[in-house]
Amino acid sequence: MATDSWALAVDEQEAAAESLSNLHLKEEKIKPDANGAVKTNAHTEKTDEEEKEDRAAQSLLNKLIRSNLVDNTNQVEVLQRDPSSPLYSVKSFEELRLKPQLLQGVYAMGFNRPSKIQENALPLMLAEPPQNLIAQSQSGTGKTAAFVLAMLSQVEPANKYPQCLCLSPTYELALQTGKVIEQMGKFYPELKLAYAVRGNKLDRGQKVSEQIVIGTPGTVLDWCSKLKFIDPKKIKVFVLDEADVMIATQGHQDQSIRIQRMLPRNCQMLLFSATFEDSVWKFAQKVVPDPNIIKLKREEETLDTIKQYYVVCNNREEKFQALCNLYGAITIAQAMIFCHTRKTASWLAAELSKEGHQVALLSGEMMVEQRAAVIERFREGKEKVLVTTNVCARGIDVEQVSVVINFDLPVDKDGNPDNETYLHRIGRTGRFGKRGLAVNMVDSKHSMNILNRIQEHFNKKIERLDTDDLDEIEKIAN
Ligand SMILES: Nc1ncnc2c1ncn2[C@@H]1O[C@H](COP(=O)(O)OP(=O)(O)OP(=O)(O)O)[C@@H](O)[C@H]1O
Repeated sequence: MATDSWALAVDEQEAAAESLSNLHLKEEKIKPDANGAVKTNAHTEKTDEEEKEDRAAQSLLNKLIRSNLVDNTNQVEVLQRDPSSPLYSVKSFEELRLKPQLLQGVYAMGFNRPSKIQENALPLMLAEPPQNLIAQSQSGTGKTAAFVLAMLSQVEPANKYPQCLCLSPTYELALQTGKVIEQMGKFYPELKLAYAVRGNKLDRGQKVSEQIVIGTPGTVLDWCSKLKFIDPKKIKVFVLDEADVMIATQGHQDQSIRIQRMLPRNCQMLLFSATFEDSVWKFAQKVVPDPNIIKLKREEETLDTIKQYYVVCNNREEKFQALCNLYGAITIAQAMIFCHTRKTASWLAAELSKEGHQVALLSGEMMVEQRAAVIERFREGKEKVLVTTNVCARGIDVEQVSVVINFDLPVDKDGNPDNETYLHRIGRTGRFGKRGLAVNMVDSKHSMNILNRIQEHFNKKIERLDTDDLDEIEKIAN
């Protein structure tokens, strides 16, 4: 991107970041407590709605940038409701004895064999009688495809009323799932899909004739109760997708439970989530009686193959200079640089751009589609540096990154070190046995304290690096 357009982007972004930085200034006046912790709730405390939007946007972003399964070698844990029945997993779609049109749909999508989570979830979901299921596995592991197959297997296209009901946290996520249903069900010409989302109006007294309804909890609840567009007693499969995103809003949780209460006892209940914190688990148990449970363990991220350093600077200009020195001394294929605020991120991106670097900026106020396009370009190598804030970059996999720079160290909402995020950021380098490099910029006593606590947490020494010493930098690259 040319410098001019950067300047423009920076202007826009500074304006957007203003409120954030004002709060940030306030926060700087707060003194660390005895443990060195600083309370920074002021700028990070979010309303339910904002939190939901973040999580929903993240989830959508992941869907948009993904064209195939996330690579993983994780273990699957299965807890069966009836432990005496044999544990059954499938290695091929044929073994599931799917209806031919459905098998055709699966192959037309380019799926050759079930993913890890599908191997275990599909036999349970397609069993006779159908089983209830709570399934957790990280995003991109094939959950959506799994429950879409379950819905399509149960539906009777000849019956012109809703038989499968799927709840999504947002309109955009509902559309994404709808697309999968349409693709997978494309060899069922008589199969129709309705979207129960705000703005989709039906006439009073009308009945939905589509066999599958996908929507957001509020509208689905209205359609089932107040407006009576759907007869909930005829639903055979109920899916609650993205439960972790869903519960970020109190309203959605209650609405989902109220919908579930209207369904027949023998309706199959399925719940999916990428994470499984306590709140999700409690909610899952309320919505899915007698569940089978499947969990895909997260891949253990490790810091063993990553060389970690820190550089001491006095301010952001010095941090920038240190970064330039690094670039001057070693060849960096692709780097991700993390900043605490949007304002710093856009400033840094502009500075790097002036130095002639091809820079991409991922920023919070971008539309999800724009963010997906930025990530795609970076993946294709069109830009070599990606500057981002944490909110934007969580959960994004870019495999070819060789260097990660923490322009600002990750802290949680209370100002304590965010070890999980640290591991996650750094874990982007050094994948698949490659050696990665991570450089942390430290510019105050407080950030040194954060760094020390990160070292203690991982019981791993982070070496100091003098970026004015070219020989030293060259050594770390070897
Ligand atoms: N068996 C399979 N073989 C090949 N590709 C698959 C298979 N199952 C799913 N996919 C593809 O992998 C990608 C991720 O699948 P899917 O969207 O179902 O994952 P997910 O776990 O639901 O993710 P999220 O949590 O983001 O919703 C999609 O592009 C999907 O088309």
